[in-house]
Amino acid sequence: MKAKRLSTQAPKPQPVQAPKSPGAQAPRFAILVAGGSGTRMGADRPKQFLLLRGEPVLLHTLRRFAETALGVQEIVLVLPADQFDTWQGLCAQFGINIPHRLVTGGATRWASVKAGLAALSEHPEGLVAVHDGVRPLVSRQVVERTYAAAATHAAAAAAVMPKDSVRLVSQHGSSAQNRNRLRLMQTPQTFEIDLLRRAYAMPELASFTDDATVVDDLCRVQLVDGDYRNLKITTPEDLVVAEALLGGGLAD
Ligand SMILES: Nc1ccn([C@@H]2O[C@H](COP(=O)(O)OP(=O)(O)OP(=O)(O)O)[C@@H](O)[C@H]2O)c(=O)n1
Ligand SMILES: C[C@](O)(CO)[C@H](O)COP(=O)(O)O
Repeated sequence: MKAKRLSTQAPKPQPVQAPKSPGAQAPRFAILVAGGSGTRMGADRPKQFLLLRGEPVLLHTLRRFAETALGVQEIVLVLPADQFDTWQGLCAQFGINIPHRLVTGGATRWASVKAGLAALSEHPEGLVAVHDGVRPLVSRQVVERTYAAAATHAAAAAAVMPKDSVRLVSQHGSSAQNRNRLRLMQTPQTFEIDLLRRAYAMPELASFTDDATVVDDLCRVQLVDGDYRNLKITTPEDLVVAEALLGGGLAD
């Protein structure tokens, strides 16, 4: 049997891998996307400006996010190009003094997020939460969960389980699905900023419906518990539900 040669040389020093930052100190940023036109709402103005308990939906979202996202350094607010005056008028009318940077959105949510991200180009690192401007009932717990999970996993998104039975329809009919294996995606969806930049540097695909789908090819997205109250104002009945949740003190 061939004897194993023992090396008399000292082992070559290996480069020390810096432990992955737990992210507790990572700077936090937020992009609130409100660049849509609200076609499904069918109102006389984009739904982010409709009143909810007497105040614009977007003001609720901005205030909640500023209050709940502990230590957020900068909030970027993405608006349609023709709605800057509207928003500035609302800021004056409602005395909005939460610091935020305004950015012009694009034709799709993807383009609006990309524009928001470009406004944070001076920040090489940190965590960025992307949140729909029309999810005004997001809670501190959900926001914190996504930042905390992104600090550990680089990519995190809020999600809830479907409450209804789910079927997949096809030309042959429909088949029942195991809803335990399905999740309904919410926002915030929170990422290491460099990862999100790399994801949004790639071309837009028709299959992109949220930020998780944009990041999927680069990194596994960690799902965290969202909240059924974190609804997206999409159609008229959503406003009624949001009013009720706020009025009933159920939206804290
Ligand atoms: N070009 C777009 C489209 C959407 N959004 C934002 O993405 C979020 C989720 O989109 P959605 O609910 O679909 O909003 P709208 O596009 O406004 O609604 P609709 O699809 O009914 O027209 C909203 O806060 C919306 O303002 C955006 O910033 N830019
Ligand atoms: C990002 C989102 O809110 C997650 O549920 C959702 O995908 C937005 O989709 P929409 O088609 O713009 O309503």
